[in-house]
Amino acid sequence: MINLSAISKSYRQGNDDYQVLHDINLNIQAGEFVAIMGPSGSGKSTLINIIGFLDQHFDGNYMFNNVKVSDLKRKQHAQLRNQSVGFIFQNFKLITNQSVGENVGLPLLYAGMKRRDIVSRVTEVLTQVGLPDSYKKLPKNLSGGQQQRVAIARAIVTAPNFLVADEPTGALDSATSAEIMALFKNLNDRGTTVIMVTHDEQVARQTNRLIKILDGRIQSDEEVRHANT
Ligand SMILES: Nc1ncnc2c1ncn2[C@@H]1O[C@H](COP(=O)(O)OP(=O)(O)OP(=O)(O)O)[C@@H](O)[C@H]1O
Repeated sequence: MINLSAISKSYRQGNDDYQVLHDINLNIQAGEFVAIMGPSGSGKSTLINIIGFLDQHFDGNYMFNNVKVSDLKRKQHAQLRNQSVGFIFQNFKLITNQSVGENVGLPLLYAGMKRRDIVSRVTEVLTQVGLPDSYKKLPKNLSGGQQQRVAIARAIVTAPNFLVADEPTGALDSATSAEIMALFKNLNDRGTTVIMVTHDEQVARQTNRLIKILDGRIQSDEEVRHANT
C-alpha cells in the first residue's frame, strides 16, 4: 500500500539546508500495525506528515497503491488525504463547543453525506469505540480516554485506508493507555492499518512491527514478538 523509496527531506535554515530525513526506504502493507519510535527531533513527525499526505515537498519516490504521490496536483494530494487517512493526535483535537456526534460526523459532512446517513454512521462508530450513549455529550464532560475514543471514532468514520496516530497515548495514564491500545488492536484485528508514533516502548511492543528512527534514518525495523503467540 505505502511504498517509500529513497525519501529525503531538508529544511532551509538561513543559507543552509538542514536534512531531516535521509534515504528512507519503507514498505507498509494494508493490515499492518506499525509503531515508529525515536528520540525527539529524529524526524518522526516529518516522516508521518509525508506518509499521511500532509507534506508533498520531499525528494525520492512515494507510491501509494500504485499512485505516484509527487505527481499529484495540490488539490489531488489534499483529496487523497481526505479520502485515505484518519489522524489521531496526543491532545485529541476535538471541537469543544460541538457535541461528540457532531465532532465524529464532521468528516462525513465535508464529504457531502446526507444528515440522516451521517447520524446512522456516527452512531455505528461510536458503538464500535465503546461509547454508544455519548452522541449528544460535550467532549469536556468526558474523561481523557473517552475523548481519545471520540477522536478515534472521527478518524475511522470515513473508513480510511490507514490511520496515523501521533503519540495517541501520550496524555493518558497507563491504565487508560492500555485501554486505548486494546481499541487500536481491535481495529487492526478487523483489518484497519495503523501507523503509530510513540515514545513509549511498552506501547510500541503491543504493535506488530517496530521501526526505530535515529537522526532521520531508519535504525531498525523489526517484527514484534508477543509472548502468547
Ligand atoms: N517546518 C520546519 N522548519 C524547519 N525545521 C523543521 C520544521 N519541522 C521540523 N523541523 C526540524 O526537523 C527535525 C525533525 O523534526 P520532527 O518534528 O520530524 O521530529 P520528531 O522526531 O517528530 O520529534 P518529536 O518527538 O519531538 O515530535 C527537528 O530538528 C526540527 O527542528
